Amino acid sequence: MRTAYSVETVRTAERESMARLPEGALMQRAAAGLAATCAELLGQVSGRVYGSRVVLLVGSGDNGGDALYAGARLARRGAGVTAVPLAPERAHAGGLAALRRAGGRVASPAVAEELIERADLVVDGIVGIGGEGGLRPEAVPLAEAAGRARAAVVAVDLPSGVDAGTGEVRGAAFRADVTVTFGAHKPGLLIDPAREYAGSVRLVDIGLALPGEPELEALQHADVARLLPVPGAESDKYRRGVVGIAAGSARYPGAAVLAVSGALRGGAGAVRYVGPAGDAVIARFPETLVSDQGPERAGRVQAWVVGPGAGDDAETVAQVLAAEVPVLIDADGLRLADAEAVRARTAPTLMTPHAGEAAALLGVGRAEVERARLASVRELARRYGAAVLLKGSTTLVAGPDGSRPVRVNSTGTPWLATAGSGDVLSGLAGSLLAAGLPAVDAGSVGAYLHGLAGRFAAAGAPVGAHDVALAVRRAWREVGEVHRGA
Ligand SMILES: NC(=O)C1=CN([C@@H]2O[C@H](COP(=O)(O)OP(=O)(O)OC[C@H]3O[C@@H](n4cnc5c(N)ncnc54)[C@H](O)[C@@H]3O)[C@@H](O)[C@H]2O)[C@@H](O)CC1
Ligand SMILES: Nc1ncnc2c1ncn2[C@@H]1O[C@H](COP(=O)(O)OP(=O)(O)O)[C@@H](O)[C@H]1O
Ligand SMILES: [K+]
Repeated sequence: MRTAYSVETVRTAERESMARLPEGALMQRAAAGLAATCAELLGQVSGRVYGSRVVLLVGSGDNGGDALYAGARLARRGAGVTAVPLAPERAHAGGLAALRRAGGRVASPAVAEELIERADLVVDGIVGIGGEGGLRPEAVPLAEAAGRARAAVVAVDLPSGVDAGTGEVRGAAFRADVTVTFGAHKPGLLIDPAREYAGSVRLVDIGLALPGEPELEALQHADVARLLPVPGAESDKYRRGVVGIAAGSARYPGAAVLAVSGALRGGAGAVRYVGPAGDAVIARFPETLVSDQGPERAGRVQAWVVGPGAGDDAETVAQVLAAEVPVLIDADGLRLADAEAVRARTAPTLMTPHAGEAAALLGVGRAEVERARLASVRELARRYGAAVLLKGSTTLVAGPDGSRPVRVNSTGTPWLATAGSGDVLSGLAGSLLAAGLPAVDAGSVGAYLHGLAGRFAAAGAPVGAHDVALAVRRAWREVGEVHRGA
């Protein structure tokens, strides 16, 4: 499991470590890790460390201190290192002295853009977890210059300008090729839009003992493998779980077909379809049990999926919500579901909105949800007393009370932004619910497999939702393979 901890938790752990360790030890560990990554990148950009040109952009806190000590290490290996302190009188004094002793230079911000233009490597040590608000105006041209330059950009702990705790980016921020972060991932490094600014993220272990629960957790192959429902010798189709799909309408029969296609690959022993698109479903998937009598009279299921392509069929949604089995609500179902009926449910509920649907439920604009995904998913979960999976470039899954940790999925690809791929996900996650997974696990395992399937199906070219459904089996096998090898 990959985890991310809040800034407060990291600060607490830092204080505890500092009390035990000699002064400056943590910063030296951070600087050593940072310098190692810088040296590796310089090797890629200019072939060697010796003789390369490195610019350190240095803020007035410890983030700048890390950059200065790392710069000193690079200078000792023969790099030409120039530090640009943005507020020279407040820059980390020990770090500046170390850099000078190692042969590094210090330059005025007036020449920073010129230096950046000629550099092989730019180190962004302006702000880390102490940053408040966006980048200050004087740093904005430097972020722009670094963006234009041919130099590799390494961010120290976080790209300056992004919000460490939430992933929000207000205004300009540094765009890094690599972010070297210390002690723990910060939530902003795993959530868009900030995640995109961070490039690839490397975690340097500085020996922090992190107290309490993480803010975020991201399943990895081995975690998913442990959660996948696998039939045993005594299994039959009913014991494996039956998933009911109440989806599609005369206008949108395809949503029913796609939700069923996901459900057939999610581990349930049987898929029951209820709705007006039975002919289309049967034509494509003859193994489906089809009924047009409504959810109440459809026969037993262990979980329902309701909403994809449902149009205005509020009655079907109400019948599904009254069932005492886990329910996944997606798409039109989110709009049609009565909030009181959702809150009154005793069996697990999983809601799967995209940002637009989440915004409508919260009564805010879509941009507001995309800007603040973590707060939005928690707020929805609290309001509805349901697990919520917020889809998009970063998919987040919160438990019913919105408490910690929230799951974050990073297997996806922007190629998944294609009509109907959400229907495949709802069928897949609903099938996992029917197979017995708790709502948060069903959502996060479903998103994990769906994201991987999207990557396999796309492989660098456009895909349709149907291709994604076909690739779910490959994703499942690949995840299972790692587990067997482990
Ligand atoms: N947490 C830890 O355990 C460790 C932290 N270290 C480093 O220390 C950093 C935190 O250091 P600090 O607490 O000194 O804080 P920072 O260095 O992140 O930032 C604080 C300084 O930046 C200024 N500032 C705040 N917002 C700004 C903005 N928007 N634009 C420009 N300047 C701004 C403040 O006036 C203050 O001087 C971490 O990010 C990490 O790089 C490491 O040295 C190793 C250990
Ligand atoms: N930029 C993106 N990067 C990664 N995944 C994305 C991106 N945009 C959308 N997705 C994923 O694609 C799927 C789209 O679902 P949804 O918006 O419900 O589409 P539809 O309603 O057409 O089925 C979701 O799983 C979502 O997480
Ligand atoms: K930084």
